[in-house]
Amino acid sequence: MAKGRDNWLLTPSAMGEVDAAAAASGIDSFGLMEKAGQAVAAAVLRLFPGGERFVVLCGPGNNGGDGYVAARALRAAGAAVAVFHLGDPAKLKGDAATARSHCPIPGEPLETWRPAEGDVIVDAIFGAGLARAVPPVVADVVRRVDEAGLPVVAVDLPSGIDGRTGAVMGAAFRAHHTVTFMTRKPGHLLLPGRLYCGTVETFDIGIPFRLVEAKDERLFVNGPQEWRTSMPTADAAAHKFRRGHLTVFSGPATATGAARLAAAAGLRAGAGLVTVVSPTEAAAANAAHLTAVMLKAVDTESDLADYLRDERRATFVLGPGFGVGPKARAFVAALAAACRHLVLDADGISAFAEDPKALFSAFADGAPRLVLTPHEGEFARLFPDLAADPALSKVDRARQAAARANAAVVYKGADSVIAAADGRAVINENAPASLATAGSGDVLAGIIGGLLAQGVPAFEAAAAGVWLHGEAACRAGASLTAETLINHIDRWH
Ligand SMILES: NC(=O)C1=CN([C@@H]2O[C@H](COP(=O)(O)OP(=O)(O)OC[C@H]3O[C@@H](n4cnc5c(N)ncnc54)[C@H](O)[C@@H]3O)[C@@H](O)[C@H]2O)[C@@H](O)CC1
Ligand SMILES: Nc1ncnc2c1ncn2[C@@H]1O[C@H](COP(=O)(O)OP(=O)(O)O)[C@@H](O)[C@H]1O
Ligand SMILES: [K+]
Repeated sequence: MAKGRDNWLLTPSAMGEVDAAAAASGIDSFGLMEKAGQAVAAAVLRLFPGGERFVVLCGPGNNGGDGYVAARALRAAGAAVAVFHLGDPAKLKGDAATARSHCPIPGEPLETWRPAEGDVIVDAIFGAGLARAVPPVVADVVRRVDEAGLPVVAVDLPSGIDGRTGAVMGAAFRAHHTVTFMTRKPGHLLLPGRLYCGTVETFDIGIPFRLVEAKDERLFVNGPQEWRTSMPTADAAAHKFRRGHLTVFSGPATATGAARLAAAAGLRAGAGLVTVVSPTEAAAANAAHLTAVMLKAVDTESDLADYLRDERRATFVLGPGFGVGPKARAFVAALAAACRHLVLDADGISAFAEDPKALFSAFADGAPRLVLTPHEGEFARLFPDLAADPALSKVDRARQAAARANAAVVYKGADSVIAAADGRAVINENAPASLATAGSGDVLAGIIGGLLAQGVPAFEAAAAGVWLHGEAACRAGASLTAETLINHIDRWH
């Protein structure tokens, strides 16, 4: 993967190891804390120049240390500053103890803080080291800050947000702005954490980036740098057959629209030819609405076997509107046996709820040819144990699912995670909430199918598809429907 900095993600424990490696390499760790705290103070002054009192809440670890540095810097800038601490500050150790000793403002116990109009809260209670639910005194302060509607600037993470999973540990501040250091953490992007961070600023405190790169967790923010080199290149002489053939299975006569949405999206995404394969009884309904997309009647497994004789028909989407039942399972088995590439979505996923292993074993061999696109409910049908394990983050779940299925998994939502069978993963952040509309998932399945048809490998097609889907939604505007979304899909080149 290309190594940009804005797209880099590290879990809090990996970031802790980077901090330790920086110190071990001779870098002055208090100097890093000084830069972190100064960056927080600068952000606070920039965002709240008219703040009447800056209330710095300091915790028992290095996050609190950053808070003491910020409090000193804010005082030095002439602002009114108050410090409140969790626990006994005399027990602070290391850099945090040094930071407190340099801070000219005597702190008071956290439980004594009362909101005052004009307060701006600097939350330096817990960051990367949050290990369990916040204590009741912190939950109480969170509630009072919420009730008073006071603005919060969070240091590294809003206290209470787990930086690995994005989970709320008991209670968490709802920050207006978060200043984090070196890289973002998964909890800044995963829900619900993302909703608690406000705007996120990533400040370089001067740890050499090679130390960050040495901790490569194969987790990035989704963007072109992760898949650009795998995408089709512009080729004016491209013949339509060289741009690949995508086939989308239609459901019965009462459920044909979803397949047409996917087919139209696959064409926009660049597939050279797209065919909707339809039961005979639904062919008239499909024919009435298709022009550039071709139509073919396929009813039985034997019809499908005939259809598969043409090796150029290499890529398929099955699921949107298809119906849950033995036909879905039999068709998927036939596609797997014929070594085809498949995006399995919606009903195609649900059809395997009783026997997910049958799906996984059908695609177990070779380079991944399967892309699964479950939303939360569908994910739980195929991977009930992963969905139920509270220790797993959405990234962990998607990764383990991808390995189990030998597939690229798009675990959908506002924080879609795309994972590869080999452990790579990206978290998507460009999708607007307007995508929560009927049929947008069908469009996504079609885009991914269109990319697979052009020879893009499963993980890259899945990640690029999710990103192109998000970009199209941004262009389509707030009142998008699945139909208008399709018209805003841009081919990659
Ligand atoms: N070189 C470094 O190590 C740097 C670290 N930085 C800061 O250091 C932070 C990480 O520091 P720490 O590892 O000390 O972690 P934190 O300061 O986030 O918290 C750790 C402390 O909180 C306690 N704790 C955790 N969960 C608790 C809970 N639910 N209830 C009560 N106590 C709880 C722990 O026992 C520990 O004492 C980062 O978030 C960042 O703000 C920055 O100063 C930049 C440089
Ligand atoms: N609030 C949201 N913000 C951003 N993207 C969203 C949101 N809700 C849903 N999406 C995206 O919209 C698509 C919806 O797909 P899906 O749940 O299968 O719906 P449908 O079956 O109606 O097409 C997915 O790509 C999902 O990631
Ligand atoms: K914090």
